[in-house]
Amino acid sequence: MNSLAKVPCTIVTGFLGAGKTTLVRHVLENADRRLAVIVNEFGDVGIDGEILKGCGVESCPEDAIVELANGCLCCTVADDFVPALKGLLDRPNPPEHIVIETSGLALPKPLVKAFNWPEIASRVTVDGVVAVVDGAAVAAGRFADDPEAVARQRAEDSSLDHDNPLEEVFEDQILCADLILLNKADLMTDADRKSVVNEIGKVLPRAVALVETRHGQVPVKVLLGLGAAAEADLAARPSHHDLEGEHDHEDFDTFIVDLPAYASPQALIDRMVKAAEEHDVLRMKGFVEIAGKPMRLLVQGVGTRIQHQFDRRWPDGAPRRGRLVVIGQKGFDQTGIRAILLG
Ligand SMILES: Nc1nc2c(ncn2[C@@H]2O[C@H](COP(=O)(O)OP(=O)(O)OP(=O)(O)O)[C@@H](O)[C@H]2O)c(=O)[nH]1
Repeated sequence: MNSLAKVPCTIVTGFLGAGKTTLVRHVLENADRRLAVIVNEFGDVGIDGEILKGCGVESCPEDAIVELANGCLCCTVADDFVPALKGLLDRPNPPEHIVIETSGLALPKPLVKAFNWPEIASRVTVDGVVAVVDGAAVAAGRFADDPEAVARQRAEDSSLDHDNPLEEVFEDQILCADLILLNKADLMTDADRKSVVNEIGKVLPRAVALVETRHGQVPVKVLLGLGAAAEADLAARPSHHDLEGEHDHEDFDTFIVDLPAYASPQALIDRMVKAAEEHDVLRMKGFVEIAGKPMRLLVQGVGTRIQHQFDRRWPDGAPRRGRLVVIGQKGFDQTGIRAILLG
């Protein structure tokens, strides 16, 4: 590559649990160039970074993954993101392509804007913004406002677009995209598919390529090399937050539960399902000890759908610390959720 050429960066956006980490892992496993990943998450526990480091792919050394667990990328651009990017570019053997996985609650546009900062503007470009959509969740109406509630609210205050912060984040992510991955295709019926494509079409003011995926399985050459230079094309990417400036995630809450060892994976999963059924939980993920097992159990929930797998041995000599990050709508009942998980 020409040493003066800008390093292309792909921003992966998408709501909590849409499949971003799954996609990034797939890219790491199949990349044909030297990649680095910057990963950021809401919840400050570094689960996604751990999952990616656990991929064990030879072409993916652990130092290719940089974790920014300090809040949300879109709000901490100057303090965290720009220095992290410079750190990667200044390495003796810098990456040929950088993938940035944003937190599920982040808005991509402030991050795209950051590429115009003088410190990095001549060195990097946004090759493309890829929005991962949880097709099953959209089909189930999780991001849709209740039309009657919106009508009532509009009658009271015409400046309000939505009463649903989920929808706002979701739409901002779609509006910024160069490529949309309609993920979790395995969980969608044909009717779901039609309604989701229609839903996305209503939001988007311009034509954007849409590809259906299962577990983020898309050829890497489709994903990398879009050549969008999105930082020079901000006007085409409207945001609900263009007028308000920063958003501060005040619509969402997160907390961490320290978990004891459980007798079996099912013992924990039953509790997680109950917590998700009874409370406004959007996402749960963490590592847990199962009695008598040398490996840690990775558990992840999107709503009531919980997946688990033994992913790695616990580190030697360190305490086996089971922890679960729980993310939900503002004001959800943390005490109630803890009681279910620990009861
Ligand atoms: N059935 C199904 N499950 C999927 C698919 N893609 C991802 N998942 C599962 O969905 C859950 C969330 O996937 P992640 O890749 O962690 O999602 P994410 O967008 O990185 O989540 P956050 O970082 O928490 O926002 C995991 O349990 C995945 O295994 C898919 O295509 N089909």
